[in-house]
Parts: sequence; structure tokens; C-alpha cells
Amino acid sequence: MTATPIISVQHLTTAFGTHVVHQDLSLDIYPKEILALVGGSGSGKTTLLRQILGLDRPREGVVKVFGRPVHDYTGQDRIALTHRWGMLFQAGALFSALPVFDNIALPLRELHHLPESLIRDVVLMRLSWMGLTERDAGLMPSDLSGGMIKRVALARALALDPELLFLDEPTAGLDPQRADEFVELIRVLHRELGFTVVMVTHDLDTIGALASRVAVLAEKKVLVEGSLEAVMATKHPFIEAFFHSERGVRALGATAAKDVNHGKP
Ligand SMILES: Nc1ncnc2c1ncn2[C@@H]1O[C@H](COP(=O)(O)OP(=O)(O)OP(=O)(O)O)[C@@H](O)[C@H]1O
Repeated sequence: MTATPIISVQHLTTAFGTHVVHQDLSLDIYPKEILALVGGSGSGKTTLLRQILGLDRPREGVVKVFGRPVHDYTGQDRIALTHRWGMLFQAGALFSALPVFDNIALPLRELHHLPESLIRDVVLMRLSWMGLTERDAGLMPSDLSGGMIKRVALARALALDPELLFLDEPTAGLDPQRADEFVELIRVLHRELGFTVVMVTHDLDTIGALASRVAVLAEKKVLVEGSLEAVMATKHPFIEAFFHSERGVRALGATAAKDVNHGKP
């Protein structure tokens, strides 16, 4: 790929005490792609995500976001950076004391300069993207189904129209039908809005349906990166155990169908 990376992880070494998690790990993420970060438990996916977000510092190496080391963004620059990305946490992480409307409005209100009429328009638009209605805006998080919580959390993550979206196990906790619907929603929104996605997931169906590239974390580094086909062709015990299951083969089938349709539904 010749495009300039939107995220560039360069020669990262991470250790907690004597426990080395990443050793000379490098990874570039390009505009508009959907990168799936895959690896065994404890391989350092969450830690890498936290370092990309600038929440943790590696022992060595640098993470550049939008061309600049993420730790160089401080003060107003850091706030502006956080407006350029959205994050969907595994459990949704909605504020339980706030209704749906206020949860989605939160990032818009934090800008401190938007009139309430505009905030309302943006929130209602985000709700409609998610297939939710104005009536849903008044519900409390405790009134929502698991699928709705994910949709509201996604609406909040996309409130500021970010260039980058981080997804942590986006379909965790959903039944297969709701998971498929949520994956389809992300696929359509990605196609329409063109943001870049970095997702951590163990779910092969999600990878097969969404990922344009897969990066496998193993042996303290990115062991292999590329299309799902390329990754599955790599001989490695983790890859064989993870991808060469019945579900892995099905995920590959979903990728083939996606390619035939040129990524369109
Ligand atoms: N703050 C910390 N202090 C000490 N050890 C940590 C800390 N954070 C992570 N680790 C260790 O680093 C390793 C990588 O953890 P991480 O959560 O990044 O893995 P993961 O790939 O996301 O795993 P999982 O798929 O199980 O969520 C683990 O061995 C974990 O115990």
C-alpha cells in the first residue's frame, strides 16, 4: 500500500516488570481500511490499543497518529485529537443515569460551542443512522436491549463524525442474529462515511464480514498481516487453532462473497 498511514506503530517494546508483551512490534494502519487485530489471550491487543490511544506509554518505540507521535498531543491538541476518533467499548459503557439522547449528545456538548438546536439535529441524525427513533432518545440505558445499547454506544462514538473508529469486541454479548445485524450496520456506515476502523475481535464471522486486513499478534509482534486468505495460509500453531476451525472456513466464505460483490452488500 502506498497511502500514508493514519496510524503508524514503530518498533514498540512493552513490558510490565520483566514480562515482555511486545518486542519490536511495528504496524501501519491506512485510511479507510478495516483492520482486525487478532491474537491469543494475553498477546497484548488491549495494551496495543491503549498505546495507540495514548493511554499507555511503551518502553521503547513510538506510535504516530495522523503523522505525529500520540504523546506529543497535549492540552488543546490532545482534546482536538480525541474529537477525531470514536471508541466503542465492549460493554457499550453508556452513562446509566443519562437517557439515550444525553449519552449521544455528550461529546457534542463537550465542545461547548454548539447551540442546543444543532445538537438535537445531530443526535436525531445519529439515531436514524442506527435505525432508532426519536422516541428511543428518551429511554434510559436500563430500558435497552443489548443490541440497542451497542447502537446507542456506536451513535455516541460517531457523534463528532470521527475519522477513526476503534471497536473492542463489537459483537460480544450479542446473539448471532443481533451480531449479524450490528456487523451489517457497521459495514454500511463504513461504506457511507469512509472512516478507518481498528477492531479487536475474537469473532471470526465479524472478521470475515468486515475486515479488509487482519493483523495477528503472536510471539510479541505482528506475526502476519494481510487478507484473511493470506493470514490463513500462514503456518503457525495459533493461526491453525484460531482460523482453521469450521467457523474460520465459513468466515473465509463470507470474505469471498464480499469480494465478488466488490465489498457492496
Ligand atoms: N497494567 C498492567 N500491569 C501488569 N501487567 C499487565 C498490565 N496490562 C496488561 N498486562 C499484561 O500484559 C499482557 C497483555 O495483556 P492484554 O490485556 O493487552 O492482552 P489481550 O491480548 O488484550 O488479552 P485478552 O484477549 O485476554 O483480552 C497480559 O499478560 C497482561 O496480564
